[in-house]
Amino acid sequence: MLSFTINPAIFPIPIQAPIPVRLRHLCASATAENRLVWAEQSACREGDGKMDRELAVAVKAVQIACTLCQKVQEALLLPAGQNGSLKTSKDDRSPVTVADWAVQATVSWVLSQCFGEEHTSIIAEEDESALCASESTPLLDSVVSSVNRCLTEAPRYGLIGPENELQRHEIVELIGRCNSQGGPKGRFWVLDPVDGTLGFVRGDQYAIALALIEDGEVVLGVLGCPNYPMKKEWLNYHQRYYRLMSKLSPPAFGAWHKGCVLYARKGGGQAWMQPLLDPSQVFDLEKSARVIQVSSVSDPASATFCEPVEKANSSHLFTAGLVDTVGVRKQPLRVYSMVKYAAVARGHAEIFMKFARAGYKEKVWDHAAGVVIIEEAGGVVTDARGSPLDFSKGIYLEGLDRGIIACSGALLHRRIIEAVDASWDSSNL
Ligand SMILES: Nc1ncnc2c1ncn2[C@@H]1O[C@H](COP(=O)(O)O)[C@@H](OP(=O)(O)O)[C@H]1O
Ligand SMILES: [Mg+2]
Repeated sequence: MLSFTINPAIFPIPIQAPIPVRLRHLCASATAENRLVWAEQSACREGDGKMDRELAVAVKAVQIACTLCQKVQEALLLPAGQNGSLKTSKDDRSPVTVADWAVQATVSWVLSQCFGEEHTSIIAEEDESALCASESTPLLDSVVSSVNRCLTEAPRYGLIGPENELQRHEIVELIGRCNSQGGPKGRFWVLDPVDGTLGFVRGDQYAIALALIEDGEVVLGVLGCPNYPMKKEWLNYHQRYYRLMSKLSPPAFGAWHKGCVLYARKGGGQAWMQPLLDPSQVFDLEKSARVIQVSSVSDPASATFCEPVEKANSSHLFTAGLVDTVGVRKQPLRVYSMVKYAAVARGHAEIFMKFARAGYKEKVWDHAAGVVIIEEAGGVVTDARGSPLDFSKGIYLEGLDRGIIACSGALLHRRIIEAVDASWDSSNL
C-alpha cells in the first residue's frame, strides 16, 4: 500500500517563498549577488535542510527537460517527412536525437546559472562533436530552437530564462562543458539527458536522469519519466494506447502524457514523486509531492520483475533461469530506460535485474539517480555479488561484478543473489 503525504521536513523553507521576489525565482540570474543571497539562505537551512537547494534546482531542471522531451517525442512520431532534423546515429549506430543534446544544454544552463559556472561540474552522456560538423547545421539549429523554446517556459518553474535567445556557439559550449570525468573527490552532477533513447524514438518509455555525486557518493537523484503516469497503470499501456489513439485522432499536446518526476536525497529516508507540470500551472513542489515506497511483497510468486527490452543489453535467458529458480511466476515487465528503477521505487515491481554481456562497462549516468531513489524508497540495490555500486571511479561503474540487482526488500534480494551464485559458472556471461 502506498502512502501519499506531503512532508514539510524535506523543504523546510517553501521554495515559492512569498518574499523576497528574487528568492521565489530560484535561479534569478548568475550574478554573484544572487548567488550570495542563495548562499545565505542555504546556510540558514544547514542540517536537516542539507541539499535542499540542489534538490529543488535539480527537480526544476528535470521538469523543464521533460517538457522539452515530450515535444520532441511528439514530433518524432509524426509521419516521415514531417519531423525535420530530429534524429541521427552515433558511431555505434545507436540513435541520438535533438532531445539528447537539447536536454543536456538546458540542464547545463540551469545548473550553471544557479550554482555558477565555476562551481558546476557535469558528467553527461552526449558530446558536441557530431553537432559541430558542417553537415549537421540543420540538426544544431533544431537543438538551438528546442532549447530556446524550452527556456521561454522557465518562469513557470520559478526560473528566469536568458535575456536573449541562446546562440549556436553558446549551446555547443553548454553541451561541451559537461565533460567532467568524475572520481573519488569533489562534487559533480551526473546527467543522462535521454535514457532509453531507443524507447524514446519508438514513442515508448524513457527517462531523464540527474544525480549529484559528492566524494564518490550519490547524494541526490532525480528521475523524470514523462510517459509513466502518476496513477498506477500498466507500464506498457501507454505505448499501445498511444499508438491506437494516434491512428484514430492526432493527440492534443500533453493529453495522454501524465508523467512523473521522482526524487530523493541520500539519508533523507524518503523518496518522492510529483506530476509533470501541466502547461497551465506554475511549479509548486510542496503542493504536488507525494511520498513513494517500495512494495511490501516478499513472496516471489507474487513478485514482478523488470528488465531491459533489448536482449542485447541484458541476457533474458539468464534472468529466465534465475526467476525460475527463485519462484517468480509472473511474466517479466520489459521496459526501456531507468523507468525500471522508478517502477521498483513506486512499488509497481519488486525486482529489476540487468546482466550485460561480458566486457560491457556500465556508466554512472545510467544508474546513479535510480539507485538513490530506490534506496530511499526502502529498497536495496547492489551488483550481482551483493556489493554496493561504486560511483567513485569516474564515468564507469568500475568493479561491478556480474550484473545489477535492485529489489524492494532484503529477502528477495538475498534469494536472487543466491540463485546467481548457483548458476553463474554454468552461464555464458
Ligand atoms: N550492449 C549494452 N549492454 C548493456 N547496456 C547497454 C548496451 N548498450 C547500451 N546500453 C545502455 O543501456 C541503456 C538503455 O537501457 P535499457 O536497455 O534498460 O533501456 C542505454 O542508455 P541510453 O539509451 O541512454 O544510451 C545504454 O547506456
Ligand atoms: Mg542511458
